[in-house]
Amino acid sequence: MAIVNTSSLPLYERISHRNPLKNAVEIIIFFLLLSLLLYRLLFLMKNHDFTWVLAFFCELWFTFYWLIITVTKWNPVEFKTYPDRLLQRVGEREIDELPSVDMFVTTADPALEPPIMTINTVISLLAIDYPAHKLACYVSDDGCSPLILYSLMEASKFAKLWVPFCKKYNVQVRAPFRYFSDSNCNSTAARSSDSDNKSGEFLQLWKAMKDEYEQLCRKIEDAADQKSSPYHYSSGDFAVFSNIERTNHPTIIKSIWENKQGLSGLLPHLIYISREKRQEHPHHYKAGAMNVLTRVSGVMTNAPYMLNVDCDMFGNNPKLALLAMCLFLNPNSQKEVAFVQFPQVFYDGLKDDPFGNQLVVTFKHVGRGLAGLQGFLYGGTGCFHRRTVIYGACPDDNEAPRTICSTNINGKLTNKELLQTFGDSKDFIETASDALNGQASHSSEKTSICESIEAAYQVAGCSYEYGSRWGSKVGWMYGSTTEDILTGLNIHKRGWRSILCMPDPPAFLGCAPIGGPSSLTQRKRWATGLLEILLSYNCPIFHTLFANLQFTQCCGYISILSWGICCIPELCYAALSAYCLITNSHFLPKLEYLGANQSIRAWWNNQRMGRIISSSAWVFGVLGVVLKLLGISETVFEVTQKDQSDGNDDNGDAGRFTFDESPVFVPVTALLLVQLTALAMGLIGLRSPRQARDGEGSGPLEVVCSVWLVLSFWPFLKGMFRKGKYGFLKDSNLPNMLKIQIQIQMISAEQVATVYADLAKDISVVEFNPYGSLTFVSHIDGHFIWDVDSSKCHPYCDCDWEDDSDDKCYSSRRKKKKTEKSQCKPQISPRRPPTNPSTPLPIYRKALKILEKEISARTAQLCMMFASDSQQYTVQFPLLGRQDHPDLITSSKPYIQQKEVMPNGSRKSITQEAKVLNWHSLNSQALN
Ligand SMILES: O=c1ccn([C@@H]2O[C@H](COP(=O)(O)OP(=O)(O)O[C@H]3O[C@H](CO)[C@@H](O)[C@H](O)[C@H]3O)[C@@H](O)[C@H]2O)c(=O)[nH]1
Ligand SMILES: [Mn+2]
Repeated sequence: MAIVNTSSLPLYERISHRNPLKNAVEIIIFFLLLSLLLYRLLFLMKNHDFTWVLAFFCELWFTFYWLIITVTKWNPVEFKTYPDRLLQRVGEREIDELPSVDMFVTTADPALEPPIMTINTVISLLAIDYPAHKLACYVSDDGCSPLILYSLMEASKFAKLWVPFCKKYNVQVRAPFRYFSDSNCNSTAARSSDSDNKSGEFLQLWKAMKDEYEQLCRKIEDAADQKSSPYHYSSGDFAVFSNIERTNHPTIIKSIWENKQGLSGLLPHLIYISREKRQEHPHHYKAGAMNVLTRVSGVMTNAPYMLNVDCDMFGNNPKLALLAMCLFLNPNSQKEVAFVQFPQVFYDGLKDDPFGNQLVVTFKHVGRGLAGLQGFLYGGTGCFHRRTVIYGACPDDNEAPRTICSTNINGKLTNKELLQTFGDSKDFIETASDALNGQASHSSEKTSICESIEAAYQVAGCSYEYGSRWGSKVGWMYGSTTEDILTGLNIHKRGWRSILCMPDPPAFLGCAPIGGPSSLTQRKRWATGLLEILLSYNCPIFHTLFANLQFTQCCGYISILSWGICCIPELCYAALSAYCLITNSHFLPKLEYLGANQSIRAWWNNQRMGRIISSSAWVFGVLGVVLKLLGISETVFEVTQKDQSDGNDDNGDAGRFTFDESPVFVPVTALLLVQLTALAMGLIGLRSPRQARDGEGSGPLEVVCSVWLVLSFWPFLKGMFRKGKYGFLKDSNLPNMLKIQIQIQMISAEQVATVYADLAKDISVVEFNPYGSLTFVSHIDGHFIWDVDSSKCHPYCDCDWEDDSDDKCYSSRRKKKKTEKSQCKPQISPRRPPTNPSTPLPIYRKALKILEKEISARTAQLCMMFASDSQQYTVQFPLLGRQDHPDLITSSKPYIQQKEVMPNGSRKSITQEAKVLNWHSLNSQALN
């Protein structure tokens, strides 16, 4: 084509998004997957466990599937187009050089596909930025609905106003329903009124257009209501619709508008087609409709390019045809590019894609990956095809005819061959061989639509395809409910390439099914259609072996064609975990820690220490060696301090992290502060502008890493608020943290007190001690200890439990009981001393029941907290005495007793008052 050579600038650029780092990671993942499979095999050699065999086959499939997708995505590519360069080349005078395009819209059911949607699609196509006399729009109506015809007739009247309006004001969204929808009108109005002098006139016209469109909608709504039908079957255009059934009717073709003068400023041709349908003839759904459209357009306008759009996708970017032409009209593309596919993008998509049908990521990653191979798959809508390719031509027909194509379809076919291939229409064969010879018409002036109507009726008949190669070698392929993939595969197998064009704004916008059922129905149809292809002689593997489908492209096809098959391994794998849980078996390897009879907590502690050690001790280790190598200092053997444990060190102190002034703690603390700062900055949005070279900011995974580190460094974080050896703060009275905790505990102690208020008659003293027991006194029965761990009650004894653990005290007390009775006597002699400590006295049984329920958890918490501190704190609660025993009331306020071990081994006791909310009122309540 002349225009191609006039300028040196390319019309499009192929941008590779290949990322070697990502590829390297994928290779690693591949080896990990292989090692998992190997692990299974090795296990299976020893043990022929059924679950493991099943798991092996499922994982084999997952690995295979992962592999073919990874191969497909290996080298992503994007195509950037320059429509302005194309327009520059074409220039005003040479505008006739642009090839003509036949646009097809399919609709099948006026109830499921509202006519207003179809006409919006049609109107948006009629209004694209392309010379109108190079366009023709064919609408196929498989529903054979007079309503669609009527709507189209009305739409064409509206379009005569709308198209000039759009072109004059360079409206961006040319589907009127979208343009006038609330979300759009303001912005478009504002954008178009940039030219101030025009704004008044624009607004006036805008209002007029809106009125017109609303009228159009109303007319169609009224027409849909059959009682007030505006068309009469008895006469005129609609007479043919009288007494017809949807599945049994002759062909109906109406030329709604013909651009007779062939002027670039008028509307493109608009033709309505409802192909013949008879019950005994298969109509092949959309593929059948597309083939009729191909033939009818062949005899009428025979444009070298064909655009096909579903009725639910409107043209959203007025430059869409120019974009496609950029890709077709490059010198290389002439030989290679069979079709240009625009991605399916959906308008008003629900937030966060609840039905997973917006396919954004699929198009971005798998789409670009395929684009780097033979090209993206044909998606059935939003696609420009070369007519010759649809007619079965091969990419190198011009140079070496009859080499690859099994069909051998090119301009050199004999008349007989043409008849056998394309069917029995002289007119069509003529136009087809014109097209194959590269003489497809460049404008519509040659033939008039009306003159070719008779031929059109012939090729739209339902028996026309018998004895021809429509659906098997030429046109849209039959035999799958996903005719688009099958047709595209048939094109790729001949060695053609295709291009995925992803402009901004998107070329087409469609509506995705909303709701579960329609979404799943669509997926079911796709899975069926794709599997039909995979399991037929059209399987891409054969095309790679015996035709020109590239191996990597074949992987891409298989990954999509086997969507349905994935259900088998997925269902099996989904059943495995449940099966194993129920039968108490396993199909996954035991985690190392659990395998070694260690707890999950042990795993966490070890991983946490791993992080801490590597950012503290190892840093200094490396530093020491570096200093030694540099000859600055010598390494020293630091003797590990032996922390003496008395064997029953059960008070929780053992697990606590202790600190000192050593610099070894500095790096972790610094790292922790940095992480905290980063997280805080992320939280309050104080981050710097995007840094990475690919222009992407930080994501949730970075946050996860930071949080993970903060959790690992948790002891340090706690240490920052603690005093003494458990923290970085200077030791003083009570640590703040502890104060807070005590207050919290006190509040729960109020509840204890409430319980006691009920029991006040019998029990007077409650005392928590740091070894996990609760002491209380009854003036009836004496002084008893309730042991939280064993939930048992036993008499309180005199022995010094502060020096020893409770258990030890208890056992030693029992021992002592036999030997030195005087060492272990109840503080207050009980009236009924329990003979067997495990059978509590009735009153304590009652108290215990309530206590266990009410406070066991809290008591445990309290004791744990205290026991985990080297210093001992004892919280004393005031005695809740009765009026008849006033001597038992020793204090009205709770206090904390802090016992500290002095360097010389002696103990110092500090007593502090504890603040308690409402303690007094509670106390007095209890007393009353
Ligand atoms: O007998 C039929 C059936 C359907 N159609 C048309 O085919 C198009 C697609 O049908 P739709 O129900 O919208 O299917 P989707 O699942 O949304 O379509 C996707 O998947 C199909 C293949 O399964 C492709 O053909 C479509 O282009 C692609 O958008 C619509 O315009 C229909 O009017 C017909 O013309 N005749
Ligand atoms: Mn659809």
